[in-house]
Amino acid sequence: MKHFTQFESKKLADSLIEKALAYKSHPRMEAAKGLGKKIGCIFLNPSLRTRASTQIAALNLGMDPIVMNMDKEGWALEMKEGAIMNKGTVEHIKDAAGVLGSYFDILAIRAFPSLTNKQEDIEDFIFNQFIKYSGVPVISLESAIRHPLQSLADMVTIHENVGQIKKPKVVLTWAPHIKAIPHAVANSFAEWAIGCGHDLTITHPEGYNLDPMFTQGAKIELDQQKALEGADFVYVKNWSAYNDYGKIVTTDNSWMLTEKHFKHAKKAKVMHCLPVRRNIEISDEILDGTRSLVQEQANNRIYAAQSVISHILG
Ligand SMILES: NCCC[C@H](NC(=O)CCC(=O)O)C(=O)O
Ligand SMILES: NC(=O)OP(=O)(O)O
Repeated sequence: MKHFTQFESKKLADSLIEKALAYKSHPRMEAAKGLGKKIGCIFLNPSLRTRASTQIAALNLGMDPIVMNMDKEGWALEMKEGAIMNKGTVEHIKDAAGVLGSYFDILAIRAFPSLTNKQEDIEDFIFNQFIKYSGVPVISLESAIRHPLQSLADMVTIHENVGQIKKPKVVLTWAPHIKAIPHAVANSFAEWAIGCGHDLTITHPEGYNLDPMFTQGAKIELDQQKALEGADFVYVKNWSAYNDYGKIVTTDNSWMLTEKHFKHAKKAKVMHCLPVRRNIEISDEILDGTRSLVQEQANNRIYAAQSVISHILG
């Protein structure tokens, strides 16, 4: 693994999960591994968890993290090859990424989708420009189509909570939202849950199917109540339409997860990557109750990132 951008294999996922759990028990057990090395965390979009947990992970390994909020503090980047730069953009991605590559041993990038240019988003164009021009290992901090550090933390969280269940029933359910939201978290969760061998059901209202590239191997059930029957883990997430790209095609508030939804899944645990819109996506009673794993997931982000950085350090 040179870059960390997506699920690669069950073998690699298992070893990353195992290492994450080891770091969780002993966060400073390899406190000198990254001494003298620098990781640049480049944000083109807001973040709380990814921003903090990735820095803590690097510090636990002795690395120096430097965070740049390029969307707010950097020069406006030009992405188009051959552009005549006589408008708002100041610096070409190939110049900026080349410089960053010369400053850092590892780059970590957050670049959300436009949700308007489908082709560019599904090619993960901006994220891949950093890979192309920086020349150093790149870690995804959430790209247009994937959020692998989140998914790794989610797999760690399932591993810790699965108990004796051999093949847990995992349900990824769409939830309402007030605005158009990316597909990255849902795509990645599906990719990792299937890759790790879980029994995945995806449920969403008509019109919200995800890119089939990520859902092959999952059951698709448009009746949310049926999908939730017998669930061990319920992962809640909003996403905008993929076919009618980036649009909100319906807002059915009955999809908000409440205690009523668990009649036939009494023991199910609830997951969400955060930030969550309370009482829009999930009710307070669920988030503040014993089903919720959201704080554990967020905590595991540190050790997922530490495991990945450590793997790239070699
Ligand atoms: N990194 C975790 C999720 C980031 C993003 N959420 C958001 O944009 C929420 C925005 C809001 O609630 O206004 C998403 O779902 O992909
Ligand atoms: N879950 C997650 O990635 O959170 P942030 O967007 O706050 O980093």
